[in-house]
Formats: sequence, structure tokens, C-alpha cells
Amino acid sequence: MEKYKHMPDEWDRWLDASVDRDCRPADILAAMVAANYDPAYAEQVIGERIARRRTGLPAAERAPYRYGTPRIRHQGNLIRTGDRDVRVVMRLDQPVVAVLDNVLSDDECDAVVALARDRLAPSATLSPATGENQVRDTRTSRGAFLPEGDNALLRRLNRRIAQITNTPVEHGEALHVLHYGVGAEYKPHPDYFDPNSPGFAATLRRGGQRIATLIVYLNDVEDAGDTVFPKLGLSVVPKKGAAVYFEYMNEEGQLDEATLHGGAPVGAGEKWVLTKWVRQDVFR
Ligand SMILES: O=C(O)CCC(=O)C(=O)O
Ligand SMILES: [Fe+2]
Repeated sequence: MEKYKHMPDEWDRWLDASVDRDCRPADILAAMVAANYDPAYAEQVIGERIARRRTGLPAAERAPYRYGTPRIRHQGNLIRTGDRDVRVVMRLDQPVVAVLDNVLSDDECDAVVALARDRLAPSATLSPATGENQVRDTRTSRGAFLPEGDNALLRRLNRRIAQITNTPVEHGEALHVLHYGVGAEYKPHPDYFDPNSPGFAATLRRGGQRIATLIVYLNDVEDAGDTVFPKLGLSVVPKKGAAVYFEYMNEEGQLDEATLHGGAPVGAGEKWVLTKWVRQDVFR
């Protein structure tokens, strides 16, 4: 039977009551999954409900995001890094999104793919409700973190990306590679962690909130697989060595929901990306 991805009023009231009684998120989730709810859907609504109870405000009633000066800086179309001239192709200011070219050379892209290929594992997502890492149909790619260690290429890329994002290198998480086969996708999501979701407390202690993301395309995709921003009607088409940058936390700690994005299903061929998520503080 098809799993439920919406809730009748009766269940809605049950969920409110369970949250009000401080039931354990894992128990609420287990009850919903036993009643045939889609697990990813259940985690999402439970996380949101707890978050709403803690802030007392639904998302629509919070203060609108205030835009400051974008972190990323360029002169003309140029971002000069220590070892490579990166080009800005497109910039949007609200939300802050930029499309960059010439971020990695073809050889660097191939070398990163070669490094990651044998380390891939099914991509997991962190449950907003329980904080567990789970494999869900919202994310059907395979991925691997690439800790820098003593790898000269990764070290160079981490430094270059820190210069592009104008953030300290220590604030970056380890580089992360994703591989999508035909039909694989990453459904729209924010990259930041809702600070009120109980499942995200542990990761938020490791360097604070995520503030910005750089996604570098490591190959040309035969068909589709765009990075989509559904609230903007924007699709960034993968191009080997190019990248999309976006930022979503300002100095006041507000989070920009307009940066919701996903990896659309790959139509033909395969898609490889390299992601850098940047934290507020030193990431440990
Ligand atoms: O594959 C994409 O285009 C999006 C990847 C993504 O959203 C991420 O790595 O956070
Ligand atoms: Fe993302």
C-alpha cells in the first residue's frame, strides 16, 4: 500500500497532543510509521511541529529575512584565489545565489571523482525528529566525505573554496562528493539545520549553523540533473568545473528559507558533484 504523505485532522490533533505531552520523537515516529505514514514525511512533520512549539510561531509569521552584503566578493567577473581565477557568471542578491565558472580544472574534477569512487555509500539524511542518519527515498544518490588528511589536492581545493566563499578554511566541513545514477535525485531541502528540531542539536554543536554552500559540478550530465531552487524558479545546469554558491544565514542568525534547493532526477548519464558546507564557527 502507498505510504501516507499527508495527515487527516484527527492525526494532526494527535500529533499536537503528543508533542504537547513531550512524547519522545522516536516514539511518535514509530507510531506514525506503524500506521503506514511515509517515514521521511513523518520525520519532517514531527520535527516541524516540535520546532513550532518551541518558537511559538509558524514559519510564515517569523520576521522576514534581512539581506546584508553577500559574503562572496568579485571584481568584474573575477574572484582571484591563491591558485586560480574563478569567474562569476550570474548573481542573485535576494536570496544570495551565484553561478561560478572555472572553479576546478577538468583534471581536478576527474581526480576528485577517482578519489571518491570507491568510498561511496548510500546517502543518508539526518532525521529532524530523532537525529538519526537514515537512508530515505528523498535522497537516492550515493556519497562520501573526503577528509583532507595529507592529500595535497583536497588541501588545495579546501583553501581555494575558503577564498571563494570568503570564510576561514576551518569553518568548512570536509568536502563531500555525491554521485547520482539515472533517476537518482535529492528532493528539495534547506542546507541549514532548523535550530528548533530536536534531531539537529548534536550537529549544531559541531561548529554551529551552516551558513553557505558551494556545489561544484564534476562532470557534464548527459540529460537533466539540474540543481533546482523551487521558490525561485531557478535551475542551475551542471557544467564540469562550474559551481553554484548560495548563503542562508545572516549576522542576526536568521535563516533564509528561499534557498530551498534540490538535485533534480538525472535523465541520462550520471552526475557527480562536490559540496562544501560552511559553518558559523570552526567545524569539529
Ligand atoms: O546535486 C545537487 O545539485 C544538489 C546537492 C545538494 O543539495 C547538497 O549537496 O546539499
Ligand atoms: Fe543541499
